[in-house]
Amino acid sequence: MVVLEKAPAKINLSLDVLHKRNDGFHEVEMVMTTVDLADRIELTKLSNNTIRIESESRFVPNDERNLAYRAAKVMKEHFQVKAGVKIFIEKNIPVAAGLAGGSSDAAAVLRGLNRLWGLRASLEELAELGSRIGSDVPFCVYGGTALAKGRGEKIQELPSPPPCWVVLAKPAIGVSTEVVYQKLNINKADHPNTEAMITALNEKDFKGICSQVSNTLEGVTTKLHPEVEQIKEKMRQAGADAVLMSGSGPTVFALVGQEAKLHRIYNSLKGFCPEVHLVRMLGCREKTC
Ligand SMILES: C[C@@](CO)(OP(=O)(O)O)[C@H](O)COP(=O)(O)OP(=O)(O)OC[C@H]1O[C@@H](n2ccc(N)nc2=O)[C@H](O)[C@@H]1O
Ligand SMILES: Nc1ncnc2c1ncn2[C@@H]1O[C@H](COP(=O)(O)OP(=O)(O)O)[C@@H](O)[C@H]1O
Repeated sequence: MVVLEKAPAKINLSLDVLHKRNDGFHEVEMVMTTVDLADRIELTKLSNNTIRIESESRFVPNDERNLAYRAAKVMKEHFQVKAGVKIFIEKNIPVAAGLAGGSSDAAAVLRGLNRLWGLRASLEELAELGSRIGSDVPFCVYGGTALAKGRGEKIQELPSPPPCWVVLAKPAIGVSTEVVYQKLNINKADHPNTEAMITALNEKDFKGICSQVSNTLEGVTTKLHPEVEQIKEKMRQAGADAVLMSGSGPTVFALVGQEAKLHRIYNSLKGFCPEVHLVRMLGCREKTC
């Protein structure tokens, strides 16, 4: 038996870091949404008691360091499953990019194994298991558009943004999320108005959303990698309605309301960035739109 799951990338429309906690993590408030750039996960039942990872991508580990492996291990242990699984990952989301590719793969494995092994766990249970793997996994279990609080694991569903285009551009550098959080000086950083972003989403106000995009981590990554600001400037000059770094970066996204502007923005970046993707927001959770 084979189960297929899509694992979409996320962008952070806003990302606020409130304070550092005693457990070393940071308290955050993030408005997140999924886009239609996705990895594809194929799960095949194995009769022996093993978890096997396969991928054609050279950037993805094929052992217990893979977040998809860790998701399968958590499921096996929690539900005391004796069977094994082969996990094939078709990698389309850039790695270490601020797009939660690994977290989304892990979330897809949680959803997929729930089906493959007939476990009937709720999304809430899967999100709780996901929080043991990484802070972004619970959001990825649900997908759609949400406010994420705590260290990222407390999820409240939000209305989907009005349809628009998203241009994703990733420079040829990788960023460590841990290092970016470590280097952040919360008192000197920019902070978004999360309430105003939520109001704009509730009112389906595209201009309002564009005026509220903001990311507390952006200044840290930009200082380490000035390419981030150069990409933002190119996007602005080409007519993007809003530009922001996603997560800890280094991927920058542009929100674009009119299709006519899209190709100009895409072309202005193609020679500069090795990875540029033209995508749409997915907006709402699967099966609720
Ligand atoms: C910044 C964000 C924004 O969505 O995403 P990415 O840029 O990774 O996509 C997330 O907060 C990242 O989530 P995730 O990548 O799952 O982080 P984790 O594996 O849980 O943690 C990696 C490291 O980041 C730091 N960390 C993470 C989350 C958080 N709320 N506070 C932290 O301080 C910790 O040092 C931790 O050891
Ligand atoms: N399935 C996976 N896909 C991508 N990266 C993975 C995966 N499993 C583990 N990793 C590791 O996790 C790190 C962060 O990857 P990723 O989730 O793509 O970044 P980000 O959270 O910044 O979007 C990488 O260094 C990579 O080696």
